[in-house]
Amino acid sequence: MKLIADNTCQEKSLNKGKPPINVTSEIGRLRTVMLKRPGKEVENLVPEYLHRLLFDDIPYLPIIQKEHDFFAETLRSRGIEVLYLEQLFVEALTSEEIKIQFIDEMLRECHAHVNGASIVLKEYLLSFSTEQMVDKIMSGVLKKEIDSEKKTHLYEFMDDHYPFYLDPMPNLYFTRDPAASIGNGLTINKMREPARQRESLFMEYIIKYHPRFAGKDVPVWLDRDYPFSIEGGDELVLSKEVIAIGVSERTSAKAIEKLALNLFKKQASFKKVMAVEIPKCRAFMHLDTVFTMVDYDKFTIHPEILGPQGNLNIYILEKGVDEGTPKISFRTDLQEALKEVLGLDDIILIPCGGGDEIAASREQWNDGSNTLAIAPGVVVTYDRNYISNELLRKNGIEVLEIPSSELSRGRGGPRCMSMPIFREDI
Ligand SMILES: NC(=[NH2+])NCCC[C@H](N)C(=O)O
Repeated sequence: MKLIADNTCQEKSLNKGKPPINVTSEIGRLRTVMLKRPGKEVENLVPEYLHRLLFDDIPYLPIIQKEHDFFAETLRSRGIEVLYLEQLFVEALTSEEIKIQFIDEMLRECHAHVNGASIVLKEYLLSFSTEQMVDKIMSGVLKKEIDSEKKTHLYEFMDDHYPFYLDPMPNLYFTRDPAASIGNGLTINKMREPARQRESLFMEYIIKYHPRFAGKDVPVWLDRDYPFSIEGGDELVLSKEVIAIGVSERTSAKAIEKLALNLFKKQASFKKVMAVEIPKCRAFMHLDTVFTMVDYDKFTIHPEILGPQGNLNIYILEKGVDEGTPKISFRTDLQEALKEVLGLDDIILIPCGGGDEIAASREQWNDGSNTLAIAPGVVVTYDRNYISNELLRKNGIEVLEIPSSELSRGRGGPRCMSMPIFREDI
């Protein structure tokens, strides 16, 4: 595994005394972010399984890595500390016991025991260094990797029938989704799609065992055992009091309500959760594929999420009379609802593709609305979405473009590829 980070992910002395996680907005100056460099998992994508693994095409590994390194360098050049999921995770496996516990748990989630392969696989994984073992689990284990004398079950001999013991995890570079920082805590998510469900296990271990987070009382507002799905692409922290969450193909109303109740109960600063219903389709899989915050009062939006009258279903959840029931009120005008919850006189919605039917649809497909704000009014976007980028600039936004021909094939943009760990408060 090639890691770009120059040192370990121990906290810099700069952060000493501060909580390890702090995200009270979408736009506060970004100080620390977590990425995952695309690795061999991307090369284990084959046409037969693309759909199930949530890809539309196969990225070319050397180029996707180059583009991703450019992304990381862009962030570093603005003084942002870049952590890598894969490195944090290796560092979290601080003892042999934790490593074995992780392998057992991972194999259980892969259903390896169903076919009697868990013993062989455990032995195989333990034969590697921790770093290589993590790399293997992320990139997938092929049946042909295991000695044929060790194979005892019919399916194990059927390499052609299905090539993997453990599926690759090509979506790992979308670090935004398996977990989401909210205030000084986070949600560790129950993900909707089977292809991604194992991803949040890495974050669980990082929070529990990495010296940067372990023993620091980091609140987990909702964990991956909760039975209903939620994904970070739907979780937007608008201010220290308001969160917007997409009710989407991936995020359920039940998980949103549970998260809201937990936040209200645990005295977090959050007072309102705005549930925004978006069409349930692949192109709009998360709220952040159609709506992101770029400045105090400016947002990108894909016009197609609005109904004929520019309307949308928005439910505002607040603390109710008892702990188990929120107070819910209904709105239909996004602009008005945003003004109300953010206490602003005006809100500017910047349409993807300038609102042109073809450009909007094309650029949204390549994540034209999916911006990563690194400070108020400063965003990172894909270069290919030139119409949307131009419009952002016309609206006074500083746009840092990154190359995107391979990164975009996974259907996620700069926001999806980054998990903010620490932002300055605004
Ligand atoms: N936050 C996001 N919009 N993430 C995009 C994730 C894309 C990924 N291929 C998936 O389908 O899950």
